[in-house]
Amino acid sequence: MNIAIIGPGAIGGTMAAWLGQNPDHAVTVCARSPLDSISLQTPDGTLTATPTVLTDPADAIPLDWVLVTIKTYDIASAQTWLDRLVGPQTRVAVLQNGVEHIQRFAHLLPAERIVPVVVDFPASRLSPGRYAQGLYGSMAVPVGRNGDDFVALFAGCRIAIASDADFQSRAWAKLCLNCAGAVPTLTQRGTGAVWTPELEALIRALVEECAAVARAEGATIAQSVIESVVDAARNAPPTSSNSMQADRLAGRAMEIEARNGVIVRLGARHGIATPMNALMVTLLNASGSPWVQT
Ligand SMILES: NC(=O)C1=CN([C@@H]2O[C@H](COP(=O)(O)OP(=O)(O)OC[C@H]3O[C@@H](n4cnc5c(N)ncnc54)[C@H](OP(=O)(O)O)[C@@H]3O)[C@@H](O)[C@H]2O)C=CC1
Ligand SMILES: CC(C)(CO)C(=O)C(=O)O
Repeated sequence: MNIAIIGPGAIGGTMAAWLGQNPDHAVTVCARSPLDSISLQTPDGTLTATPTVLTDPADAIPLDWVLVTIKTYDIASAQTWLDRLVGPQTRVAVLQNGVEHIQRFAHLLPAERIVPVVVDFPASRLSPGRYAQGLYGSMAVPVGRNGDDFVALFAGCRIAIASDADFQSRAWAKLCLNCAGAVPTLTQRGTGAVWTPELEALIRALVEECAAVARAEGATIAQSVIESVVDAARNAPPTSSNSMQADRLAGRAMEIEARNGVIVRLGARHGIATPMNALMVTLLNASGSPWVQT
């Protein structure tokens, strides 16, 4: 398969490393800056890969698959890549957080070619081309031909990649985790060492608001999902991080709308109050780079 990855960040680099292990794949990384090679620290050792690297969309041609691994606030800048990479047969997998993978790209591509992907493992970019994947974790796609074909790309990969018959619930369950990530993004430290009943109440309220909106949207969220997010926050070590925390630390834009704003927006549509997520949106917008509100 000919596969392009737009965005060689934490997730894009991780994907390039894993897909690069399959000699049947030709992997192209679409980047803003040149890269020599890819090196990924996994829980069991280091993977290396030498994909083709393009920095000019004019050099791209239509391929079988495009994996979009840019942040949600950068989607507009990916259009020039998509214009060149997407032909009549191309499928576009969106590896992003949130619950609006298809809606975000619907103005650029036919919906039936967009494959939403829930990514459930922590990864970080150590330096350009150098990445670390903390856990093998999992990825989920909707059932159907697109999902099956996406799963097949990763034959032999240690990440548990599978289609999920209730993808909507899977994506909302992930958002339950991500909405709570607003707290360490603001405090810039893992919550475990500073755990208090008040902090637990705040994190629980964020997740319960998300779960209520999820259920109104038609997703199934068990109480155990809420408890596992609260438990993870209670036990989070001081050095734990998340991708929005990394953005704030680096002075980049943040996925505020995709991770907390969406809960407020969809909650309003259902008449569900979401004051804690609204508070996070306000504080994150006030704390981040002043030129971006995403
Ligand atoms: N990191 C994680 O552990 C997880 C992240 N996610 C989600 O995955 C998505 C990606 O996150 P993550 O990998 O952490 O993000 P990163 O910020 O690490 O990487 C984003 C990459 O996109 C590149 N980029 C942006 N615009 C363009 C463009 N127009 N052309 C080419 N490259 C571009 C950036 O370029 P440059 O190098 O120039 O900055 C950067 O390399 C997000 O939605 C995130 O929420 C989901 C699960 C876990
Ligand atoms: C690491 C993980 C899985 C949970 O916070 C994540 O989704 C992120 O960092 O964006």
